Parts: sequence; structure tokens; C-alpha cells
Amino acid sequence: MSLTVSVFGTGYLGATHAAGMAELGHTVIGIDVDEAKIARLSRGEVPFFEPGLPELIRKHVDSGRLRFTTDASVAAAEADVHFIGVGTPQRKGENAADMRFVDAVIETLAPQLTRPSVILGKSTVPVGTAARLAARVRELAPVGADAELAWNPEFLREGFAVEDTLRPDRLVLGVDKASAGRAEAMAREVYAQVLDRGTPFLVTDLATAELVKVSANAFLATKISFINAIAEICEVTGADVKELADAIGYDERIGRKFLGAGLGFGGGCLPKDIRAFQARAGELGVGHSLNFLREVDEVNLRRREHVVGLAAKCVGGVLHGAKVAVLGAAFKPNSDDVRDSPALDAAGKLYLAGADVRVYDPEAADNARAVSPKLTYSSSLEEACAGAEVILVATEWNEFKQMDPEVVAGMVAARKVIDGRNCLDPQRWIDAGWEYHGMGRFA
Ligand SMILES: NC(=O)c1ccc[n+]([C@@H]2O[C@H](COP(=O)([O-])OP(=O)(O)OC[C@H]3O[C@@H](n4cnc5c(N)ncnc54)[C@H](O)[C@@H]3O)[C@@H](O)[C@H]2O)c1
Ligand SMILES: O=c1ccn([C@@H]2O[C@H](COP(=O)(O)OP(=O)(O)O[C@H]3O[C@H](CO)[C@@H](O)[C@H](O)[C@H]3O)[C@@H](O)[C@H]2O)c(=O)[nH]1
Repeated sequence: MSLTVSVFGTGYLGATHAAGMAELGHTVIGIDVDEAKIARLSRGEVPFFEPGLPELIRKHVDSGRLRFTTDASVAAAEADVHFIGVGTPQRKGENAADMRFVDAVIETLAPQLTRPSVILGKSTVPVGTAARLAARVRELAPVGADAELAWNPEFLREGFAVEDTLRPDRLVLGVDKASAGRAEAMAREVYAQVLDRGTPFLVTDLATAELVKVSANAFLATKISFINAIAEICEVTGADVKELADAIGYDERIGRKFLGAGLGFGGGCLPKDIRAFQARAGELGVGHSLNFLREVDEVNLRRREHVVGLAAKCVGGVLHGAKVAVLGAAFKPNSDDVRDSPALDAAGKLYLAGADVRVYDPEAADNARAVSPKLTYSSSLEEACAGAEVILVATEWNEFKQMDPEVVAGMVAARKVIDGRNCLDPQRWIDAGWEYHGMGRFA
């Protein structure tokens, strides 16, 4: 059945979710407080880089099934179900999540709910948030208990956001067990097409659903820091972390995915989510349970220092005045997101050490310039590498993986490369006369 759906927040998650819901056959209203973003989306333009999303947004804006507005009352009047996909960033100077945006949606929307409705939260939130908001909705909504709130965490990956939205590994729904069950029935209708394919659908209580999300991200972050800690050992023993990861990854209990050693994890999710999780555990009096996440964070941040140290070694110990090409600014390829990007952080550290840094990223330069305006950005690989004394590959874009070491040799002042993502073929670069440094291999 076709429903009318609203999505509050049209950022990386919300815009993709809105387009995905339209693709599933629903009529969708995307709502944001950012007027410029809404204006662009209304023209069928996507304000960020996400493969496949522009096509999907344009398709459904053109068909009339997807529209965008800053007016929340349109959603309240028309939609059967409201998704919340606004940001929950790290609070300045603290580990905890900033809940202002989620709270603002509830305070704006709930008083306007004059007909039976369901609110499904998708944002990543501290455990306990959904129960608090469910009570607040009952208090504020003119329809009272006929407005139900449930939590439906999102697991999409940037770069694969459309695919992950339309074909998720699983759907999780946390419901208020005391409610009338409207939320579960509505979620089953919204996701009918996805469920018909046999996608696992787990219905839990509110706290479990919230914890599933942050536990998944904590596990992924831990897996990456585990292999990076092993990489540190490989670096002092001459062992090869990639061969090691292959070998342990064949054990199905371990698995090869997320054992990519390198510059570590960044982005708008993993770093802030492990910090918010620790903060929440502390509030609950069980901070000790997640002490290991502090170490996960520390291992991760050490990788950024490590590449700066390697770059210094490559230029004879003195970074001041040394020409360094940093290839990549996005936190991962196929995204223009620079939130907590290891690439940009490493570039900033090199700059602060006095290096003459040139950053090149095929998609993320504008976002990078906005957060790190003092860095120098190149508009091509050639421009960044011209005269470089060392190259740091910081994001594994295809353009960098496919570089021909013979060709790049013609651009640089010295054949020295740091492969911060272990994405180059070391032997090929060594054969072309390069000094090659990997992460946890060819150290
Ligand atoms: N980015 C991802 O890949 C991803 C995946 C899963 C979960 N999440 C979670 O989803 C949430 C959103 O993340 P994001 O990356 O899309 O953030 P984002 O910053 O890209 O987007 C958030 C949007 O919310 C808008 N907003 C703020 N206040 C609002 C309000 N009161 N009403 C309407 N819109 C409002 C902002 O203007 C912005 O456009 C976070 O909790 C994040 O942890 C993100
Ligand atoms: O083996 C690996 C895998 C990833 N990374 C890094 O880890 C970060 C995060 O990567 P990824 O998880 O692919 O990106 P996100 O798009 O941030 O997705 C994560 O965060 C989202 C927001 O919560 C969740 O929905 C996703 O399931 C979860 O994978 C990036 O900097 C990667 O470079 C590594 O260093 N080594």
C-alpha cells in the first residue's frame, strides 16, 4: 500500500531515506531547516556526493512523488508516518551526543499531530532517548496516545547509501511495549517490499534497538582498531599485516571485512558514536564496561600521528618547508564527507609542522576547504604531486589506486610514497624505483 511519509532532516541519511521511500512507492515529503538545501533538493539536485542518489532524487522529484519543504506543518497535516533523520553530532568539548536537533523535531512536530500518526526515529541516539521522546510525544500531541514513537536505526554506509537503503541486511524496530502496536504495523507497511524479499525484521524494545545501532558501530570501530594495533606490532617486527588479516580472516568467526589496516576510521558516525556510547555508559554508572572504547579511539588517533612521523622520516626528519602531496581529503572513497576525516587531519598536522602541503581530492575539496581553509588545495593529481618530496595516499579513491608509478615519478621531486590505505601494489612501486611505506607492512 502506498503511504504518505515525511522525513525530517535531509542530510546524508535523510535525503537518501526520502528517495528510497519514494522508490518503494510512497509519497514523500522531505523537511529540513536549511533553506538552501531544500531549494537544491527541490530542483532535483543533491547537495553532497553519493553514487546513484542524484538519479533517484531526480526521478522522484520529476514524478511528483518526492517533494521538499522547510514547513513542518505540511508533514503533520499529510503524512501517516514521520521519520527523524536529523544530526546527532558530538557536543563541542564533550564526548556526549548533541540531542538538540532531535528534540527540536519532536517539539515542533508533536503539537501539530491532530490525527493518528507514527514517528520512527532513525538518527543514532543515546540509549534511553526513545523512551523519553515517546513520553514527550504523548504529552504534546493533541491525539495523545494515538501518536506513537518507535526507533528504527539506520545502518547505511556512505558510498553505498542507496543500495543499503533499498536492500538492507536487516531492519530493526524498537517499540514501546505498552503501546497499541500501531508503530510496528506501520513499519511493516512502509517496508513491505523490503520485507517481502525475506529481509530479517527484528522487533525489540526501545532500548535494545538504540543499543543495536551503537553496538554495531562500536564493534566495527573495534575491529579496525584491533587490526591497526596489530599493524603497530607488524611495523616493529617486519611482519605484514595484510597477509596476517587474510590469514585470520579465513576463519569465519573472524571474517576478513573491516580488517583493513591504515589511517584508521573517521566520518560522521564511528568516531562520535563510540564517544557518545562511552559518555552514556558513564551516565548510567557503567562507564567501566566501555573503557576499552577509549583505547579503540586512541589506537585510531595514533595512526594519524604515525603517518606524519613517516612523512618526516621520508624528508630527512624536518617537515618544515618540505613539499608533501596529500592524496585524499574525504574520510573514505566515494564520499565527499570530511567529518573527522583521517586524511584531512593528517594533512592539517603536516601543515602545522610547517610542511608545504598540497591536498587533492576528486570530490571533497569544497567541503575540506570549508573546514580547513588554511590548507592549499590542488585541482588535479598532477598539480598536487608537482615537485613533491613525498606523497601520502590518505583516501583510497580509484584514481589513486590506478596511478602508474612511472607516470607519477615524472611529477615528483623524490620517489617516496606513503600508502596510508594499503591500496597500492608495493612491488610495482618499488620496481619503479620508489621508496614505498605501507601501514603495518613495508614499514
Ligand atoms: N551519514 C550516515 O551514513 C548515517 C548512517 C546511519 C545513521 N546516521 C545517523 O543519522 C543522523 C543524521 O546523520 P547525517 O549524516 O545525515 O547528518 P547530516 O548533518 O548530513 O544531516 C542532518 C540534517 O538535519 C537537518 N536538521 C537539523 N535540525 C533540523 C530540524 N529541527 N528539522 C529538520 N531538519 C533539521 C540539518 O539541516 C541537516 O541537513 C545522525 O544521527 C547519524 O549518526 C548517519
Ligand atoms: O577495514 C576498514 C574499514 C573501514 N575503515 C575506515 O572506517 C571508516 C568508516 O567506514 P564505513 O563504516 O565504511 O563508513 P560509514 O559510511 O561511516 O558507515 C559506518 O557508520 C554508519 C553511520 O552510523 C553506519 O550506518 C554504517 O553501518 C557504518 O559502517 C572510514 O574512515 C574507513 O576508511 C578502515 O580504516 N578499515
